[in-house]
Amino acid sequence: MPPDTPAGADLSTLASLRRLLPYVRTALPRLTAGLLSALGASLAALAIPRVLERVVDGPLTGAVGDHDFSVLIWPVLIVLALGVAEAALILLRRTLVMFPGTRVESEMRMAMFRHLQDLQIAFHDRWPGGQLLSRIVGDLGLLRRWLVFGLLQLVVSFVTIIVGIGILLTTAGWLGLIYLAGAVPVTVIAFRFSRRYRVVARRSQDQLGDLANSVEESVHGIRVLKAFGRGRDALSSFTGQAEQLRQTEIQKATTQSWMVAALQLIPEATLAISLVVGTLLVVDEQITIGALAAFFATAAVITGPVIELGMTLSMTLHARTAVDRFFEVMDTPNLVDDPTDPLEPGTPGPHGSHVHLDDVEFRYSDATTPLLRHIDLELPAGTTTALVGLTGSGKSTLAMLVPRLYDVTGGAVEIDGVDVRRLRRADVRDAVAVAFEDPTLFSASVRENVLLGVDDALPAAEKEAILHSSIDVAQAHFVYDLPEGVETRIGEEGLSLSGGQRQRIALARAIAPRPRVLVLDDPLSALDVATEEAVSARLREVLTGTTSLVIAHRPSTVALADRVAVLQDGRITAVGTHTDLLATDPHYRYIISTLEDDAAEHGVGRLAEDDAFPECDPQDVDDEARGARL
Ligand SMILES: Nc1ncnc2c1ncn2[C@@H]1O[C@H](COP(=O)(O)OP(=O)(O)OP(=O)(O)O)[C@@H](O)[C@H]1O
Repeated sequence: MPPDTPAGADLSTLASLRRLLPYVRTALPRLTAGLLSALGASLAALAIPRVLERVVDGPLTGAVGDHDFSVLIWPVLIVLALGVAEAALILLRRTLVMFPGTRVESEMRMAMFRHLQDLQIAFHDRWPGGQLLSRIVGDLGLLRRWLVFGLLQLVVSFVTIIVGIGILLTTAGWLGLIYLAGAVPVTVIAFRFSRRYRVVARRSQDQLGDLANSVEESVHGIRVLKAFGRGRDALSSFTGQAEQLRQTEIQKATTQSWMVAALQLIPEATLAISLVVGTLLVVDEQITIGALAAFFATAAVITGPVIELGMTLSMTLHARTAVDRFFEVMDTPNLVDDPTDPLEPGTPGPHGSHVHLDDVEFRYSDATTPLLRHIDLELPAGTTTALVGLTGSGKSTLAMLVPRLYDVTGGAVEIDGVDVRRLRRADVRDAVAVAFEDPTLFSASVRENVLLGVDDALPAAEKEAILHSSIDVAQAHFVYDLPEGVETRIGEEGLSLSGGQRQRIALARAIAPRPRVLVLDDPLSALDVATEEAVSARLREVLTGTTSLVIAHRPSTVALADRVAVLQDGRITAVGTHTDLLATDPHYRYIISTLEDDAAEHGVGRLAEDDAFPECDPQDVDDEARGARL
């Protein structure tokens, strides 16, 4: 189920659907023209019984007596013309509404995708992918069908019924009243149906989203499921969800069939009563035979829309649910937005950008206590700082505060003296690049993946040079051996590549824009020692002038840094060189020993004794240690 309460739950169906107006506005002229065509077709259909009445009461009676059927030519031609007009108007309606419907759907889809891209990570933490997928694909498709068919059909049905009943009342008096009396139970049933149906429709759309989520999760985690032989469990949980959805669909169909049955039965029952009363009225000469024939012909025209009312009403309620589900996402405010009065980025010093975490506090929205408290951390310009801490201590969270993937809940993160919340997001993006341990690569060529953060406007030759030098630094030369070299499309999330290969492409992507600040969240964890050493050596060369924060899970990753910051119990408890901290900080010694045990267990990344850092006073880091030895 989606994590938030439905935004439109308190609105009436009309008020809910009215929220579509901004998206539908450009399509309104064609939709209105389509509606007018549909109304024209419906009025043409209603006019035919009027001609019939005149024919029966006038020329037909005379023609039968005189055996002169020529008088029928005109009425026949008129009926024919009305029939042709009705067919032409229906065709015109379809042509008119086809294109605006698809345009509205695609504009809404783009708006939602843009908003999803814009929304803070905290939103994506809470919302399952399948729910978003079902909204952006299923719900919007449903809305398009309603706009081009359901909405017009609903209006046309109402108008046809109202005009038709008006005609019945004027042509057949009492008979019209009998037909009108049938409208009372129809209205009551429709009202009760809509209340019940809306709840079930909402449930079914949400369950469909959950089902999409299960498919997404199990396809995404297919290797784990297969490796652990858990396919059956996944299947049984999926079957449970599918069964739940089936039950809801049955409930929906049952509710709908009762409604359709009632809508079918009531008008036909009133017609049966009307036949008896109508015959008596003709015998009594209160109405003519022509009026009785016209009554039944008109009632036949109205009965279609009355029966269809059930379908169009349920379609409308589905559309309303789709609108609510669309706006639940669109109404979610972007909490990591551009400031209203942005500041210009600060000026980097001669050695690069200086980052300062000033008394930072961070609490996840669903947590009761802050994960990080009173974090004071300087990342001197051009230096590399390794962040170490026990698992779950909040290293990744802290790293995500620098590129503003999350906003601090207290204190500030400053780049060159400016709070990142006062900068435009584009400026933060230009300044900071990130590589994660679990790299996401997109279904695109290696080139496109690596150049993702590089300014498109750069000359092609410059982009080419950046591409190859980034591949070189990240030791991702294997891409040249792929079937089409850097043009090779790598599969969804780079599944066709090994973990280490994906990490190297992600690292190349992070360094390609030559960011002033680089955040590396254990980006070399899947590499073997030799490759890690080669990558580290090349990184040392290019990282001069870049201020880096590296989260280290392996002792060898610590080797990348000028200095180390220790995160313990939500605070930075020590900052210094590896050697200093080993000598002075028991918690650091403990962390390193656990990392080394881990590394020994996996046979990778152990920090050799002589790999220890040179003596280095943290105060001197800015001047001395920058790029000196990593
Ligand atoms: N989106 C989230 N919402 C709520 N809590 C979260 C969220 N992400 C992480 N946490 C919690 O915050 C804590 C710190 O997580 P984080 O990933 O920052 O730790 P870490 O030090 O990087 O861990 P590791 O070394 O295992 O990668 C964990 O207890 C985790 O459960």
